[in-house]
Amino acid sequence: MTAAASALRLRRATRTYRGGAGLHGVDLDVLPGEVHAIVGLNGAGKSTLMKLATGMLRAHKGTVEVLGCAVASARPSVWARVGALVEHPLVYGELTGRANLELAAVLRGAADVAGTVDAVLEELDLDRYADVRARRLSLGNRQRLGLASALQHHPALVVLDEPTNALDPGGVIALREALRRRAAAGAAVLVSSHHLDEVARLASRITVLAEGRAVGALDPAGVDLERAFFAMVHAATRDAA
Ligand SMILES: Nc1ncnc2c1ncn2[C@@H]1O[C@H](COP(=O)(O)OP(=O)(O)OP(=O)(O)O)[C@@H](O)[C@H]1O
Repeated sequence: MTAAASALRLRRATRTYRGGAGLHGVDLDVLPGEVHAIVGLNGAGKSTLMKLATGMLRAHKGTVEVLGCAVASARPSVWARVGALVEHPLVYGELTGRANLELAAVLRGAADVAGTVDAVLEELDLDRYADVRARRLSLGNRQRLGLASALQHHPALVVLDEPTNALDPGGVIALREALRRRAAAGAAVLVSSHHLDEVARLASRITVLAEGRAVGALDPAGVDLERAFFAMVHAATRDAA
């Protein structure tokens, strides 16, 4: 695998917090056309990895490259080709869902703002709420809005931290289909999740994180993923003790 092939590339990426927790020496690639899922228990380091991938945090050691550029020096034109939802959706509460999406589309230089927004509203089944102010939306619909903003410009790299958390089953299906379409069109998709079943349906590659380290891979088509997951996590925790 060449470096240029990865839309997201981490090498020995390390970010530690006071007390020593964080992410320790993680190597990771996300290739165009794949959905790569990160799974791990609470506190395993998933969000820290997502923040490194989106420039919200800087690595203390190692490297993080997005679309071939070091994260620290990536220009706005690079970030315009990334779509991310990490932590809270960046949504203006006083604006309607549609206005929020129009703003995001303009910032990313969309040629057809109205068409872009209409398409994603339909894709994520948000049409009914398009003209409601964002602060009045339910938690799940606000999350759909954040996802719509992350996906509407068909980014080359998608980074979503626990994207199904607040979604109802319809939202989970709509998101899964949207991500499959993006990957089929050549996007590189990174998602984190606690839900092994959901990840198995969506991902082409699954990396297990435990205590800030990448400790192995699960086969999305494998049987009894839960057992394999816990075996991997327990072995890593025992080895570290
Ligand atoms: N700002 C911080 N200061 C100190 N420690 C932190 C900070 N942020 C995260 N940590 C610690 O770093 C470790 C990894 O946290 P992180 O949020 O990346 O895990 P996670 O896998 O996303 O967890 P969850 O599934 O609960 O969201 C945890 O032990 C956490 O307590």
